Amino acid sequence: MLVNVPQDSDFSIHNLPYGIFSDSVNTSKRVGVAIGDQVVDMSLLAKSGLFSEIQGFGGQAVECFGKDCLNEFMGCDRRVWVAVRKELTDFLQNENNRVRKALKNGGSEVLVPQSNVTMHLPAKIGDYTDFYASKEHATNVGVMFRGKENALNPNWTMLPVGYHGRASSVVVSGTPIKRPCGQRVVSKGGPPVYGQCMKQDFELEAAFFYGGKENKLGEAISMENARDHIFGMVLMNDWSARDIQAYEYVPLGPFLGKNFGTTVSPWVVTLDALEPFLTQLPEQDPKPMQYLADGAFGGRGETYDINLMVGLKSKSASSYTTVSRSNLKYMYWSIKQQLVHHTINGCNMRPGDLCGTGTISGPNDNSLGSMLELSWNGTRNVDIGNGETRIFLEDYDSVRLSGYCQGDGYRVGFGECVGQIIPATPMF
Ligand SMILES: O=C(O)/C=C/C(=O)CC(=O)CC(=O)O
Ligand SMILES: [Ca+2]
Ligand SMILES: [Mg+2]
Repeated sequence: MLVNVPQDSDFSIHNLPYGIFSDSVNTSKRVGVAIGDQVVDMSLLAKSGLFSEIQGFGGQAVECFGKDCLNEFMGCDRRVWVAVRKELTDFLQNENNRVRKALKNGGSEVLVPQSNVTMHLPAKIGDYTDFYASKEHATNVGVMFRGKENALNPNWTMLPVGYHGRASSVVVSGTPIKRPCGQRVVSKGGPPVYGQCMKQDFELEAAFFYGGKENKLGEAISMENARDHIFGMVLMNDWSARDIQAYEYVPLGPFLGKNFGTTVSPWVVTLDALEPFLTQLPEQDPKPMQYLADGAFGGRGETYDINLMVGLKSKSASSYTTVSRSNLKYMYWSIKQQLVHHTINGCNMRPGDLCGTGTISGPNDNSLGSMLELSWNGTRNVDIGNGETRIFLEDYDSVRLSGYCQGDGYRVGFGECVGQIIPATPMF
């Protein structure tokens, strides 16, 4: 192996996630792949001719991996993603690889230490959608916002409920998030007043990037083809202002309580890397309509076994304290079902479009994906270590999402999705 990878590294040879990076020597943004504690500069590898023999891609590889976003590569056929992965794996593993042998320093010249790079948003996100696919989360929020009787709407088990989010405010891990201001009710039943959010929250989510050819406006994507149209996944924090959200959401759903910032992790883990971690979906009752039915796992449908963690750190703390452990496999609706449903009316998707899974809450008190649920809308304290507790986030609190699939002696991980809350700047 060109790079030594410890067993607990997120970035094993089985992973090879894509991102956009720059460094102090070469400040232009370009495509990289994470391996151990290094980044493979894909633009240099393309120039060395590693991908030149891939049919339908060789001619554009240099340009594609020199881009400041992954959209062009995401827009390639899945066949190309598989071929590139195969060439890269051979380059890293095989010291007799023709390109590696031709390089002066045995290939090490295409590596940049991760500690020296700046990561950027992986794609130019044209559109961003967020789903609401965890039954536990939807029930919990429903109980708190609408009462026990009306917690889950009847439509919830018939289709993956979602809303259109705001693409312009999706930012990469590490970007500070300013506490928003807006209208919220401070005394029950009273009028709304303007001011800074008093119920600042995070949401533990994963998200997928659309890939492959754009479906034409008016043409649905079938369950059979869904796999070929998901390039890969990231972790996502859908920062939420619960007081602003609770007042504004009737009847059209989330708006300013959500669109002030959404953080994604920089490394896009491909579905090919996640393949060994496929597992069956929880039972869906009632059976979904035919267009949403996924034949995998004897008709149960498929999802991925991805361990997820949320860490919190206050301004004075020196390390993160884990406040939640969840798993993508708890989600009721799969990402394939989300994509298929998104296009059933003919809505066209474009490479680089981002779809959040919705908050990933699990079945117990330690697997809840938001402060709203962990503190039960401010009625119980959450221990965040360092002798401190929280009900919602305070200024300078940092939130770190992390996640990985555990293989036999290796990991396929996502790295981190981090953000710190900075103080609001009220207008008056
Ligand atoms: O009104 C509600 O029930 C709540 C809506 C949301 O919080 C939307 C959302 O972000 C869904 C999710 O992340 O699961
Ligand atoms: Ca959300
Ligand atoms: Mg958001």
